Amino acid sequence: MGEALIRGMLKAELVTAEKIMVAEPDSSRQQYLTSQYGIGVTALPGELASFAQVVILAVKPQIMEPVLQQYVAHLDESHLIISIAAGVTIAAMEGVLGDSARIIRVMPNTPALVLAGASALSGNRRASEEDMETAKALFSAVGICVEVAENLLDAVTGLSGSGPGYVFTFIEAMVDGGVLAGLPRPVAEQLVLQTVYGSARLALETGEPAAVLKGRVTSPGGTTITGIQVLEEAGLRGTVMTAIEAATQRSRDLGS
Ligand SMILES: NC(=O)C1=CN([C@@H]2O[C@H](COP(=O)(O)OP(=O)(O)OC[C@H]3O[C@@H](n4cnc5c(N)ncnc54)[C@H](OP(=O)(O)O)[C@@H]3O)[C@@H](O)[C@H]2O)C=CC1
Ligand SMILES: O=C(O)[C@@H]1CCC=N1
Repeated sequence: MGEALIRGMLKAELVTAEKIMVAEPDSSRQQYLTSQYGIGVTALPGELASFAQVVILAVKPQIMEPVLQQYVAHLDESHLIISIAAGVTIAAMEGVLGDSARIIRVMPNTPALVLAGASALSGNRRASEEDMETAKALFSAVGICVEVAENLLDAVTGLSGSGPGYVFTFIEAMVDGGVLAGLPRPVAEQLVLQTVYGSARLALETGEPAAVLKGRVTSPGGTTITGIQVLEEAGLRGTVMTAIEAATQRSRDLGS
């Protein structure tokens, strides 16, 4: 996800490559990042902290605490700390960095890579209005960005953070359905991707509720309502809701 943000921010021309430095312990990954993006790389927390005004933490939640311990001696109130880690609370980060740290949590998603991300953020009391605007500008450059209370970030993670995973699973299933109905897989893939993209655009650009837009597809006694009946009888809605609640709970568990 960290690399998606780098690519998105460069694509959005929000920052130039020389303004970005990545902390990457692996030398082969360092070479890749430098050659691919022309950005700075280092394995040294002190070098990164001296370079950066905004530090984006994008390691897995399971290792966030030891990674923060590597940086605690090098970070101070001059740094804005932004974490995209699922479940890792501001209090947990303040526990390592101290309660004078300026901390903002952001939950983005991978469509940030193509400047179509959905992010939500929440800051601690030390994060100034300017800090919040900085974080909003960073993540608005790669999609939409909304502010929520921190206790809602687990729900954001379960919904839109993980959401692309649900959508890609549905896309896979639709493509297989097209193949089952006799379409060549490449044709089915092309049709499904455009249908999902087009449907999302139709909803976004008309602002009409999904139920209304669905109503325009379901001809009486037609094919669509026949297919939807199968989905409803299989409990699609309840299953999707349960999946999002389970992912939300996993986010809470990662932070506990
Ligand atoms: N994937 C997604 O869709 C989203 C992920 N996130 C969050 O983003 C974070 C990263 O997730 P994801 O990208 O999936 O995980 P990845 O494992 O793909 O990325 C994490 C990266 O951090 C590197 N890393 C490990 N230790 C250090 C260190 N000490 N210093 C610098 N880099 C280090 C890892 O290197 P190595 O591989 O060598 O260990 C790896 O490249 C997580 O906190 C996740 O919750 C948030 C929103 C969406
Ligand atoms: O699956 C995960 O834990 C990460 C956080 C949200 C999306 N991917």
